[in-house]
Amino acid sequence: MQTVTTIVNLREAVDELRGSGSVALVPTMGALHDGHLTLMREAAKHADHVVASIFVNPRQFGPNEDLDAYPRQLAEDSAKLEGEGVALLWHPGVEAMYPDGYSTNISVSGVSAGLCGADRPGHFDGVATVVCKLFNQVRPDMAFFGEKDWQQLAVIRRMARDLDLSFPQVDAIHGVPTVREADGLAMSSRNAYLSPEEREAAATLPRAMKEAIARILDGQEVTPTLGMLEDELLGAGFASIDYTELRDADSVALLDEDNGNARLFVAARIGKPRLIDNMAVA
Ligand SMILES: Nc1ncnc2c1ncn2[C@@H]1O[C@H](COP(=O)(O)OP(=O)(O)OP(=O)(O)O)[C@@H](O)[C@H]1O
Ligand SMILES: CC(C)(CO)[C@@H](O)C(=O)[O-]
Ligand code: BAL
Repeated sequence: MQTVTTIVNLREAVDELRGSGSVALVPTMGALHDGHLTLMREAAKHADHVVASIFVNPRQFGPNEDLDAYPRQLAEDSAKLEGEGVALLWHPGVEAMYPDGYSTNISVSGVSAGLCGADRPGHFDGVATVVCKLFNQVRPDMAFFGEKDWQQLAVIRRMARDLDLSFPQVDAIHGVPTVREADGLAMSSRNAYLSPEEREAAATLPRAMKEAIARILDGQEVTPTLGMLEDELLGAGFASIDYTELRDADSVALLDEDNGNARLFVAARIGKPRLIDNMAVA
């Protein structure tokens, strides 16, 4: 695997790959786990060459968030990517991504409102901006993102449509189902912040979400069911709930009852991290 840190070297390396087949991009912020590696494997099923990026993007972190503490472990990550047969790692520094005088922002309205957009003002502007740059830098044939960050995926798809970002196929932005630990907790780099007790309690999140979904499918009213879900999380040791909401899976618009295409979205804090999860109401 080749690692490049400048745009010039990236262009050269990608052009060479493109000469012998299709290219898939898998953007990440590093601290790679099996969720990320599943994205690499899915990408390899669809494309001849996989390009991964690792960039801890300052523009998507709020002023009181964990930008400085975010785990950075390039050597371990590189070994994992090598093991998956990734052809190229794009690992720019902040100055390569946002050189002096950088002034452009991409803001996607609608799907960015509510959920994580409400709790993390400016977060999705930062995500849309860096992903648009990554698309322009690598010019991949397709790209892969995790459904764990469902709203992020919706924002990226909206941006790609709105800005006519050219991909050879309309469905070139692939979503990959959430990869979970044995007890159901969605894998996330931030799970590393949990103490052993918090980690055990964190497994209540997917379990309680499944119970809430079963009640909704059983015909119970949504609002009291979500209230019970919140009580269960607080009872298990979660410190606070940012949201528990039912939304349309495609538009991410708020729903007050199951419409047949609903997803349950939850964000809650336990210990240092804020955990997110989402599941189909099906
Ligand atoms: N458990 C998972 N299953 C599937 N995809 C995932 C999972 N966790 C992360 N991803 C995807 O990997 C890509 C890179 O995510 P990122 O580097 O932010 O990892 P993360 O584990 O989500 O980290 P964080 O703790 O910051 O949320 C994103 O497309 C994200 O949706
Ligand atoms: C898509 C992404 C790599 C953009 O920085 C990030 O938001 C992430 O890791 O999900
Ligand atoms: N996985 C989404 C990146 C973030 O939380 O900033």
